Amino acid sequence: MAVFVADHPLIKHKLGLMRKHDISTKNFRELASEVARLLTYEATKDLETEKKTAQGWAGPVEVDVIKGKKITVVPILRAGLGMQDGVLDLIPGAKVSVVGFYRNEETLQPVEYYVKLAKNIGKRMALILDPMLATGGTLDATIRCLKNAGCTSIRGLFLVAAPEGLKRITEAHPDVDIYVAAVDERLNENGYILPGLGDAGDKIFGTK
Ligand SMILES: O=P(O)(O)OC[C@H]1O[C@H](OP(=O)(O)OP(=O)(O)O)[C@H](O)[C@@H]1O
Ligand SMILES: O=c1cc[nH]c(=O)[nH]1
Ligand SMILES: [Mg+2]
Repeated sequence: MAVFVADHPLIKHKLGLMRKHDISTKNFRELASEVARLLTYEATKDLETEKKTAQGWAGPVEVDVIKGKKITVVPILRAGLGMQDGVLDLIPGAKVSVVGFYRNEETLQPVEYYVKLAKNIGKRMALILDPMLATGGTLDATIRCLKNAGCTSIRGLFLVAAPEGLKRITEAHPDVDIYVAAVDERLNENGYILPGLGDAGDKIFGTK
């Protein structure tokens, strides 16, 4: 498994803005989408291309087209929806597979409440979207759900990860690649990432 930690100044700057305690819902939502767009650029850098001939304005011209597996984005409800628009800006033809989990506040275990996957998901590369990778329980459950459906090519895009969650996923799913804007210090006693962003779902949806 490869863990890619973004080093781009735009990503760092935008994530810094997201950490401010008094950020508005509007700004948080916009920045989540912008950082997701930039992470998508990084996460698709190694996609294979092939040469095709197109009819250009001055006759036949050789062009590059993306080859290989088609993509499905997999936003984890709710907070992952805040990254979806940014990703689809760059991959507008991607199918969307929705996976719904919430984390039980006492046990921190993920509870599944909705799954609707793209047709032929086994033939697609899955790009999981979630702003937060904390204990890794939600991501582990999502990866298992995708693998059970036949998916063999899985990548995940996150805004902030905790070292604890990254370790868990690295060990359980060495075949999954992770792209993250920042790896923070640790989890607190309630399973929140420090310094982190707070509750990303509440900030994107304005529910607190
Ligand atoms: O790594 P974990 O410890 O499993 O925690 C991470 C999960 O917690 C948050 O979702 P939450 O349960 O708050 O649901 P929400 O998106 O509806 O707010 C977050 O968006 C992740 O899905
Ligand atoms: O820090 C955290 C951990 C889980 N979910 C969040 O939204 N934030
Ligand atoms: Mg939440």
